[in-house]
Amino acid sequence: MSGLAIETRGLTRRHGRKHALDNLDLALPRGGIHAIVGANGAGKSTLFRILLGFLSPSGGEVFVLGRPSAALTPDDRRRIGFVNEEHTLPGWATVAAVLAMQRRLYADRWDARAFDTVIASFDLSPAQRIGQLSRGERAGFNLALALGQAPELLILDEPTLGLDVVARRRLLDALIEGASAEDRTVIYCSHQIEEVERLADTLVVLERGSLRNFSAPDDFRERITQWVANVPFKGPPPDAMPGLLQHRKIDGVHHYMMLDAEPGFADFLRGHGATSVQTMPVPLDRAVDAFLTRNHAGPAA
Ligand SMILES: Nc1ncnc2c1ncn2[C@@H]1O[C@H](COP(=O)(O)OP(=O)(O)OP(=O)(O)O)[C@@H](O)[C@H]1O
Repeated sequence: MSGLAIETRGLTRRHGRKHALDNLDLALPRGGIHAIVGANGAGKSTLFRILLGFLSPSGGEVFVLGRPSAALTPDDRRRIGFVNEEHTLPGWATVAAVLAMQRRLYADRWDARAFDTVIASFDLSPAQRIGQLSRGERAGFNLALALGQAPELLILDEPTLGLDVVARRRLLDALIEGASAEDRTVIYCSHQIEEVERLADTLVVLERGSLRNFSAPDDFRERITQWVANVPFKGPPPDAMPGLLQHRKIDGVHHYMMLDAEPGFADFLRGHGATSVQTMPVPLDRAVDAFLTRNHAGPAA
């Protein structure tokens, strides 16, 4: 059995001239929580849709739980849970009917405790129709159903969008518990970096369909440092500073956000006239922000 939950080799998906995924090589081990982050349009949902066999690649190979994604059997699919931000349950069906159907489908593995833990945060009545639920209630119900299925692989596309703080915290607790107790693999994409920081064992950063980081979140955070320097005038030219992510001048003081700063960077700044140089770590959300800002689409300068 492959030790990988997911493997892609040279995975490419084009839409016209646009590359949603561009020659992506990704290997996610079994077990643990893997977070995928990236700007809007980076290719996260496209990746998930290909993993689940909803979309075919333009090129490359994809393996899910050791099997090519296009050849997943019905039995393989029962081991995979998926929740997306659209929460696509039939609006006309009642909560009770959907729950009964899910319990029947997964009778051999139904985890009532996981379902009850998540659903307890929401005040749903069995007779309510899905279409009458609030956005957050629908999100919670979907997640509870997916966890009840006790999947070996759980793929979540922005699962906590619309949840209040308490429901969100309870859901994250349930995910962490499921991933450690059940030896489950969770692959999760979110723009909520504080969530990623709490949950993830691995931080995958996608940029324009390509892999830009694969490491523990802390290792990524440590690659990015902030430097505050008193440098007269303009300071060193940006093209002399490889790894420069952001530069701001505040009250005459230069603030540089650097990726993989060279060990001699402080001396480099002093060599350009800096009278004082301070360096400091940055929290994960600022590190991700600085990293993604560099190549983010934006108005022409
Ligand atoms: N059917 C399609 N036709 C044309 N372009 C598409 C189609 N589907 C996706 N794309 C493009 O592919 C790129 C990747 O889209 P995708 O939905 O995977 O991004 P994402 O990382 O999930 O973004 P977000 O964070 O906004 O949800 C985007 O530039 C999008 O415009």
